Amino acid sequence: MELEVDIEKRLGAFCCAAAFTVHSLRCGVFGPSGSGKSTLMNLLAGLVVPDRGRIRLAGHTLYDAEAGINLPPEQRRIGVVFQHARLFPHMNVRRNLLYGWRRTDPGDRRIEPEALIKVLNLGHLLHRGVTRLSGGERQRVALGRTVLACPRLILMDEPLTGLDEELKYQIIPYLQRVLDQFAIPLLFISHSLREMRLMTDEVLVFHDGALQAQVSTESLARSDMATAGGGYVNMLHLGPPRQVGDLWCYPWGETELVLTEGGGAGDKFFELEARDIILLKGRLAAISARNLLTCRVVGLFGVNNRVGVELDCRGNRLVAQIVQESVCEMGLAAGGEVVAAIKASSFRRIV
Ligand SMILES: Nc1ncnc2c1ncn2[C@@H]1O[C@H](COP(=O)(O)OP(=O)(O)OP(=O)(O)O)[C@@H](O)[C@H]1O
Repeated sequence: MELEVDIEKRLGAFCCAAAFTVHSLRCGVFGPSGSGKSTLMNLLAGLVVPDRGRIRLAGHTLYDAEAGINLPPEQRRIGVVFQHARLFPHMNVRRNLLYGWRRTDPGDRRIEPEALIKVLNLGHLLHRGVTRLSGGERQRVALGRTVLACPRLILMDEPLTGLDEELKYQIIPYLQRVLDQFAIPLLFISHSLREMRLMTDEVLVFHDGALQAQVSTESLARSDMATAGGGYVNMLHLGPPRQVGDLWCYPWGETELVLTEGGGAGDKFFELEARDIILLKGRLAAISARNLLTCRVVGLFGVNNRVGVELDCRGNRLVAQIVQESVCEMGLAAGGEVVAAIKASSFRRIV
């Protein structure tokens, strides 16, 4: 996306001021409650008028105080997905989905309804009334309706908050597939670091109405985990596994990971705590850990009084967390080679 923002808005005692440019396709807006995330979204969507500044999206000026430009929400081509799916109750799934598409200029219709319906797995529900859908199905319809209006940008304001944990992580793969397949830029608001890591590459960090930092999601995760008690957590996106006895082998770049958890169709997301990775130099005669990965040390960084060791495992990244004493004893430094030993049971499935 190409989103250029330089705006200011005062709401009572609160002032939201932000100047930034976003190039990445998936950007997050992160910050504590009351930091101005929703205000920013309302300003971008045209629901609240800034006091000054300008907003440009994909080369189009949406707002420019000096030039007297202020496009109304319906002309901004920004789709908004809210926390609760706001569907038209008197229309069935198909009519809800096609609502925005029918109102979109035929020249701007980049997405075929049939392709999207397939990605969202809604084909069997098209004729059903939306009052007879589950929470997850309603969210998929709401997402589909927004996408079919072919927006230049989708804003999601805490779209997963309020869903139970299981439902939340069922929806994430659909969101990712839709955004990837149709290359739609996303601005994703959340105060969950885990959701940020699943959904974004870059993050705008807000505090007290002001933009505090614009950083990669990975560096946000590292700085957050450096101060939190638990330490660094690796997040792995793994493809369909094959079963070998009681264990499951997942392709992982040029190699495989062996896990105790498996089954079911589709891709899965797992968390692996960095402190559960043991680093070795040289081979042992035997070890119970099922994963022995030869890695190159990319770098070292501080995590909560421990050392994060960033590893390159044949093109895949992992972070192990060890104590400083081990770093010295093993002579760990960037460029060195180590073996990472991981138990098959150390991976925790989240999606
Ligand atoms: N119309 C308004 N008039 C006065 N103050 C407002 C108005 N709208 C929002 N605020 C204040 O602006 C601040 C930012 O609110 P906003 O909803 O943008 O925060 P947020 O980061 O989205 O919070 P949350 O994570 O809780 O949704 C809050 O202190 C809020 O009370």
